[in-house]
Amino acid sequence: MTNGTPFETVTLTTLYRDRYLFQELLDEAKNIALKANEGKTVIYTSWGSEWRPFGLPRKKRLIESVILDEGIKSKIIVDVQDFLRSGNWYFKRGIPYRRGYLLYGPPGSGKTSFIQSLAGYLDYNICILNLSENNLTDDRLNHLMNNIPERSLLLLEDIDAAFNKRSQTSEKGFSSGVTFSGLLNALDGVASAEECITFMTTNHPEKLDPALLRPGRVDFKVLIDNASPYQIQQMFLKFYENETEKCELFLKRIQELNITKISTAQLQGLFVYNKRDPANAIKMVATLKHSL
Ligand SMILES: Nc1ncnc2c1ncn2[C@@H]1O[C@H](COP(=O)(O)OP(=O)(O)OP(=O)(O)O)[C@@H](O)[C@H]1O
Repeated sequence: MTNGTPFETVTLTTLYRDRYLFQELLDEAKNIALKANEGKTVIYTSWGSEWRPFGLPRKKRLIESVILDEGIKSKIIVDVQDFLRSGNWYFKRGIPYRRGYLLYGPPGSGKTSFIQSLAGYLDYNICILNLSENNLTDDRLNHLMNNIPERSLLLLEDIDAAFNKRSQTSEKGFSSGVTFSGLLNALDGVASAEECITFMTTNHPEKLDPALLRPGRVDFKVLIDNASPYQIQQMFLKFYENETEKCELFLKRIQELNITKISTAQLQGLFVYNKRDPANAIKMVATLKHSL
C-alpha cells in the first residue's frame, strides 16, 4: 500500500546461512523501482482514504520552463529549502513541522506548472487532492493528510471552489462531503515525523475565509499574476531563441494595442500556434485581446 499501512502480512523464513537473501531482494527491488522513477514525478490522487499513483510517473517538468515574474521563483525555492533544512529547529521548539503556501492569481499564470516543476526540482512527488470530490469526508481527508507518501508535496487546487465563506458551494448539483472546519482540523492535525509541505492555489483569494489564511495553515502567500513585460520577453525568447529584435517589436506591439492583461498560458498558445514564425506571432498580437 502506498501509505505504508499493512494490508496483509506474509511471513517468509530462510536458513541462517541465507539470511541476507531477503534484504538483497528488497534492495534490488527498491533500486529497480527508484531507477524506473528517476527523473520522473509521481502524481498521487486520493482513492477513498488512500493515495494511489495516477497514471505512470511523468517526466519532471524543468523549473526553467516555468517563467514567473522576476525573483518569485527563487523566493519560493529559498523558503522551501530553508524549511526542509529546519527539521531540528521545529522539533526543539515543539512546533509542527509543516509549512503552507498559497499561490493566488488569474487562470493560466503557471501556478500548477510551477508546483509541478518545484516537485521535480526538489525530487519530490505530488499528492493532488480535490476537495470538491463527492465522496471525500472529513475523516477521509484527515486520514489522507496524515498518510502522505514520503517526499511528496500536497497540492490542494482551487481551494475557493470547495468552500466559500464557510458554507459549502453546491454548484453543478453536488457538494463536497468535506466541511470547512474538517479542512482546518486536517491542516492543523497533520502529525507527521516527516515534513509536510502544502500548496494551495486559487483564482479568488478574496473568497477565502481568513481562518484558512492563518499562519500555520498558510505561511507564505504569493501572487502569480498575468504576464509582466519581463515574463513576456522571457517567454518570447524561450520559443524563439536569439530573436531579440523581434522580441522588442512584440513588446512594442503589445504596448501600442494597450493590452494590459495577458496570461502566460495565452502567450504559450500564440507561440505554439506560430512555432517557427515569430513574425507571424507579432502580426497576431491583437488576437490576445480577445482570447481571454
Ligand atoms: N508562467 C508560465 N511559464 C510557463 N508556462 C506557463 C506559465 N503559465 C502558464 N503556462 C502554461 O499554460 C498552461 C496552464 O498553466 P497552469 O495550469 O500552470 O496555470 P494555473 O495558473 O495553474 O491555472 P489555473 O489557475 O486555471 O489552475 C500550461 O500548459 C503551462 O505550461
